[in-house]
Amino acid sequence: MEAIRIDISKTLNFLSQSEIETYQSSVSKSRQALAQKTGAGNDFLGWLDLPNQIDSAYLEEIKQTAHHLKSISEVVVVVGIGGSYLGAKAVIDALSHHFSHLKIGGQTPLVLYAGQNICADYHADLLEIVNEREYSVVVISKSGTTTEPAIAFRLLKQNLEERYGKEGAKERIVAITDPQGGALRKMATNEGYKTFSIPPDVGGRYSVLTPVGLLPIAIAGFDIEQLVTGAKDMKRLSESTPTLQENPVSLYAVVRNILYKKGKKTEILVNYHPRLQYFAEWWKQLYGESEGKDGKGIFPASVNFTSDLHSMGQWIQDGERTIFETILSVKNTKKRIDIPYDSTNLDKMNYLVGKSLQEVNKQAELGTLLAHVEGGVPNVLIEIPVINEYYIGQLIYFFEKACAISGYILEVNPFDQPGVEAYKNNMFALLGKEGYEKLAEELKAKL
Ligand SMILES: O=P(O)(O)OC[C@H]1O[C@](O)(CO)[C@@H](O)[C@@H]1O
Repeated sequence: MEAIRIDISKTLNFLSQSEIETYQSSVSKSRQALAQKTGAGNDFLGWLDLPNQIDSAYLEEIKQTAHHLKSISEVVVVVGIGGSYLGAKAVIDALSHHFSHLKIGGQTPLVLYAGQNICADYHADLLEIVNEREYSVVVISKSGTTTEPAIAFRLLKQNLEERYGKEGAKERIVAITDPQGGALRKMATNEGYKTFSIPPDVGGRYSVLTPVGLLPIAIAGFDIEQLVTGAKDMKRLSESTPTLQENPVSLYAVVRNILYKKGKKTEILVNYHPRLQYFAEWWKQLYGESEGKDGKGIFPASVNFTSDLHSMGQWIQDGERTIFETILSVKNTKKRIDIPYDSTNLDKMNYLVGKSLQEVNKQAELGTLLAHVEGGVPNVLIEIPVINEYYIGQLIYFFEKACAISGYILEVNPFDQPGVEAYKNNMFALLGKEGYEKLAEELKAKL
């Protein structure tokens, strides 16, 4: 099997190979701190060994549960926010038929999401849709007290119980949560739900290779064994290649840090395939929550090309020169479609006759790359041969490990997220939660 490929040649107008070399010792130290668990956040390194720890019996248990939910559901609602749903959605979207929700006899059950926002219309529409179908719920929350998913689960639990009775609802709810503590664990034990555990040493944004990601992905009908195999192979590659230049994981971590130091404060993850849109959303949480702290950190952004070339293209080509791009490039698509001949040729597209759409998309990618580099935007290329479970598994581990190394180079703790609490505290105070009275007064005065 091929490995994903990184090409940094289109950053070399902006940095030099010798600059990269100066990071050798910093990378070695970071890698050592991860392997020996001596760095910041070392109690959250469980994700490092996950690909090797997941055995076939565990995967089988996940598949059995997926099979059960599939057999009784047309829709499965995954309730969670942040790391509790982005990994699953990233992988499911990347692998699914683009119009699976409309495909006759297509993929069932359909996986929908709740609790990733607090929008009344979204949740009312969701309840309307699930009430027209047989459905189940997978509720994912490490803490069990995150406001958004807790509210959504409350709504769905009550709805399931009204519809199927308490016993029937129990058969349709799976909880993925902390092995011992937390509100959701307590509720699951009280109610007798089937549960899976999130290892305590794996944070939300690093949890896609736990049941948090694996169960929804299996429910959607994808091969979780291949996903884990891809991650395992990337783990091996990242550990067995000590040379910075030959280790794609270390190289990516270093190049983005050098660019950041040179004033490239925003990294834009670029894709040319709509199914990768949510992969970028997963990547944004991973890098944003891991590095954006202590007044530091690259701002992770994303664009979907060629669509966004007609909206964001102008800014990227000509705007403030504080950005670099990382292209998530795909060598081959699964399906081929060719440009047809048209006798009128009014649109002047006959010069493309016989070319495949992927060929046209590829040339758009290359043309854009050259134009953007020319315009002062360094480009890193990360290429996978094709979008499938195996390569998505490689990409997941690639980005996770690179994020950890990159965070250590930046001298932040890549495994905590203290800043997320600020909005929660204000929200609790404004909503009148007990214990937040003083803060509520202060906030109201400000408002
Ligand atoms: O699983 P929980 O506890 O509901 O948390 C959800 C998300 O909130 C965070 O704790 C903060 O955004 C993430 O790390 C996590 O993915």
